[in-house]
Amino acid sequence: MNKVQLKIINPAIQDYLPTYATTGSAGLDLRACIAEPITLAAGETRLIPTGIAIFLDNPNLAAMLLPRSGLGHKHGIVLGNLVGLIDSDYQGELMVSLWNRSENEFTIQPFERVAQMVIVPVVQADFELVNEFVATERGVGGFGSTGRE
Ligand SMILES: O=c1ccn([C@H]2C[C@H](O)[C@@H](COP(=O)(O)OP(=O)(O)OP(=O)(O)O)O2)c(=O)[nH]1
Repeated sequence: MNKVQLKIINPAIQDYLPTYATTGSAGLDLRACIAEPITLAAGETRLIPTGIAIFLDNPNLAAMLLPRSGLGHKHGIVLGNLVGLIDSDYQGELMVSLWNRSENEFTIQPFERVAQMVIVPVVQADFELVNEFVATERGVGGFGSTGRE
């Protein structure tokens, strides 16, 4: 288990700190730390505070904010940035960009679970500038170049 520091930014979130729901959970649900319901009009995007901050403190880790399947599939509530990427040196409040891509308004209730966060390993590459790459079987072929089968 990796240790990750968690800080409460808004005391209102005290009783709703993120935890893994099951031993096999990949993500932790993040909740809207809001005092009043927020209604997202069709097509609207709003930045929603979570009331917490994390400090990964390790360049080989990052956190990704992803939509929750239920909200996305049933209600069209996904993320305005599609995926939120949290840097290992970021110490500010985790913010969720919520996008209502549906044609109906949707109301977010205080402390509703609005997104999930996955901690992922990261490799920081040491880029070496070259003129030519060593040849490979694929070469520059992409975007279906190997056929459908
Ligand atoms: O959904 C998100 C995405 C980002 N962040 C925070 C953590 C991240 O480390 C920081 C910067 O994010 P990013 O690098 O994606 O933003 P940027 O638009 O490139 O701005 P910056 O110049 O601050 O890097 O904002 C969030 O709280 N939620």
